[in-house]
Amino acid sequence: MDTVQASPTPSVEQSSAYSIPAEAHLLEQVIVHTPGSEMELVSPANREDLLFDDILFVGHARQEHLLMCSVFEKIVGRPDAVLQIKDLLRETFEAAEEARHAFVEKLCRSLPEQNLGAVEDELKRFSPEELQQFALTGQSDLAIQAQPVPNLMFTRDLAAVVHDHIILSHAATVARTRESIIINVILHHHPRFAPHSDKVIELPPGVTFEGGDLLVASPDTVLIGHSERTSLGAIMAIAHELFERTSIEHVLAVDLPKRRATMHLDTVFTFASPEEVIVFPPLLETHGFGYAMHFTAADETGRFVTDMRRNLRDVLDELLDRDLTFIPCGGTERLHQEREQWTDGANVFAAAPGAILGYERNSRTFERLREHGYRIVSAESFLSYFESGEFHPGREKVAIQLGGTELSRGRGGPRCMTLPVARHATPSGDAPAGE
Ligand SMILES: NC(=O)NCCC[C@H](N)C(=O)O
Repeated sequence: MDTVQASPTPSVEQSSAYSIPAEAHLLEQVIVHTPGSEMELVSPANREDLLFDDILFVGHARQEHLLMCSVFEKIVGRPDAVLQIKDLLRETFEAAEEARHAFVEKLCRSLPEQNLGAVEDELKRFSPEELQQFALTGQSDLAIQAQPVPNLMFTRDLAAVVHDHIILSHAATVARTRESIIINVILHHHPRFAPHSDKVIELPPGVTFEGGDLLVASPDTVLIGHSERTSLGAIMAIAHELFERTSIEHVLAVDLPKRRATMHLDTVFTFASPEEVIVFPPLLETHGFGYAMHFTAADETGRFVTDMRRNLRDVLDELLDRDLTFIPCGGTERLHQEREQWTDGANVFAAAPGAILGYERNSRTFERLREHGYRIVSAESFLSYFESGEFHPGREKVAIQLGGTELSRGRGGPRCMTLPVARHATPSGDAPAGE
């Protein structure tokens, strides 16, 4: 660890709450949710409806999550690097009655079958704390209860930031619908985000989109998984908005098998640095798995042209101004690729170029990272090494292993558990890690 070099000070001035010019740049601020009482409500009877394959030991899951947050704080090195969504929600509800009413109204309208409209007036009279608790757990003193939102820990899926805009999710499942409402009211009413509500992109009714499907490959190109969770209609609506409002010129819709194991694009493809992708190999190798539909803006009238591409690797080669190195999740054998993809080996989170976190259990993926020049270190030893000093993300690549034995049972990895709202672009002239 003694050869880690200092990185230059970020050069990008921020005028908005949001700023993601591309994946894997230096993290500045991230929204997370450390699992709490809502997770205690997952039971053998409701777990499938709640999209859980198992029941988590919540105390351990919390410790694992808090350890992950400490690593982010160390890497970013500023006190407000990690924002807990639970706190943002309470502050939103405290800020104005209007925010509480907006939340309750959206809730009653979006899930009419749950009959919450019957207690709408009572919900509107809840204190900020009571409403926050109800939002997370579905519990209160009222006669009607709702389901908890244990998937809130996968904050990635709630929205996606592209440059200075943020696209709100439209959850594909009832289990996650309330999460979309939670992020919606935070972005429109929290004092930190409300001044930037003109940067919020809301999708038309009827389409579905979850943030884990969107990756910003470069300042002019985004990839969006056409997955179990994100519809083609949503991708077209996003392309339309991004072409109109940002410098994005290319949207690649990546076709994924519509099944749980590949529920979002980031379950099979994540950037470890701007030049390195951890990939589940069938996405690149298997005909019919991972073809891409390329959308480009055609004219001022909001139309675009589409081009069907059979091979994702080729189209990325054409569109990106850099060569990508693909690091196989699980190594070379298909059996281990599948085992480690199942436990989110391809779902790493890059807190800085070449400073990544993944679950320790995906040992063959880490072995590959070591071969690509990464120093492998546990989260605990990373923190103890830098206990009294600053970590300077720089030219040395580090892959941090998070125990994650409980967290991984929720079927999401470190990228799924993070919603970065701001990153710094690497200053020009400075070669990013990985070169
Ligand atoms: N981006 C992601 O892949 N998120 C993981 C979400 C896991 C959650 N249990 C779900 O099924 O939605």
